[in-house]
Amino acid sequence: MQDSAVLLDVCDVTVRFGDLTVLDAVRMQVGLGEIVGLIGSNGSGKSSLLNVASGYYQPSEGEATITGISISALSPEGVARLGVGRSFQNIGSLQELTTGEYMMLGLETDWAVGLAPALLSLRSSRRAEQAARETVRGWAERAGVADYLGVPLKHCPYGVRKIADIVRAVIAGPTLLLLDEPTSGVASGDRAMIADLIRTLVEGTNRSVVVVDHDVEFVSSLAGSMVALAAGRVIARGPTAEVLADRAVVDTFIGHASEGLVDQIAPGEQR
Ligand SMILES: Nc1ncnc2c1ncn2[C@@H]1O[C@H](COP(=O)(O)OP(=O)(O)OP(=O)(O)O)[C@@H](O)[C@H]1O
Repeated sequence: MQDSAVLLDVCDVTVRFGDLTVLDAVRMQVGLGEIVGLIGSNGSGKSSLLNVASGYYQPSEGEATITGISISALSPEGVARLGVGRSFQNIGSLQELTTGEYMMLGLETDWAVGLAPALLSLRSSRRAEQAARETVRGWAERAGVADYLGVPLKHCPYGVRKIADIVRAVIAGPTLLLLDEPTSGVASGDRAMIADLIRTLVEGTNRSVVVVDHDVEFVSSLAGSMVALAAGRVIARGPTAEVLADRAVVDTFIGHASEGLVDQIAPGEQR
């Protein structure tokens, strides 16, 4: 990959917590307009790598850059200002917001910098709020959650909260979107819709996505290339079909039962 085409460059990043090495000299590159899948078994370091890429974890060694700018010393807010968006496993007190209000945060460019001010500023302009509501309704209808727009997230099914968070992240239009297990807790019938939302962000743009998920078939349907982690180390990287066929990947976590997966799923295939 030409350097000019690299959006995220994780270069020999090691992360340690005390005696525990959670990432060990990890390299990963994400190109402009690329969807990269990050796969690995439980505890292999996937979320930690996303945390490095979004400024939540500082490398103990090595460096991560976005468009050549080092993010190693930046706060999560500083990394967000570079156009990096992410999904959240736990949205904490924001569950008080309705699904519609939460999705609207995605339209506030500085939302990650200050959530409460973001919401207040949205509310301060009725016309802007009306336009935002219409935009959000369109996305909610498309994502099948329009019935929940006025319902506080804390009263919504888990799958609806997850979809709301993905929509919020996608409509923010980040340059790089980091998605941590977007399908966990989501009905299997909604997975193709989530894949479509993610493709919408990328298609025809230079935007990029890193997607972590235990559903390897889901990741394969989206990602042109993959990185596989085991115990904090990269055990395979490259085009999706090659990684899925990699002996170490199959042996480590896909399992022999899935060896035919590569034949069944073409990378980037619509499901
Ligand atoms: N802040 C932290 N402090 C201490 N240990 C941590 C921290 N963050 C992650 N770890 C440890 O790092 C290892 C990798 O965790 P991580 O969540 O990155 O794995 P994962 O591949 O995302 O796992 P899963 O698929 O179960 O979500 C685990 O042993 C975890 O306990």
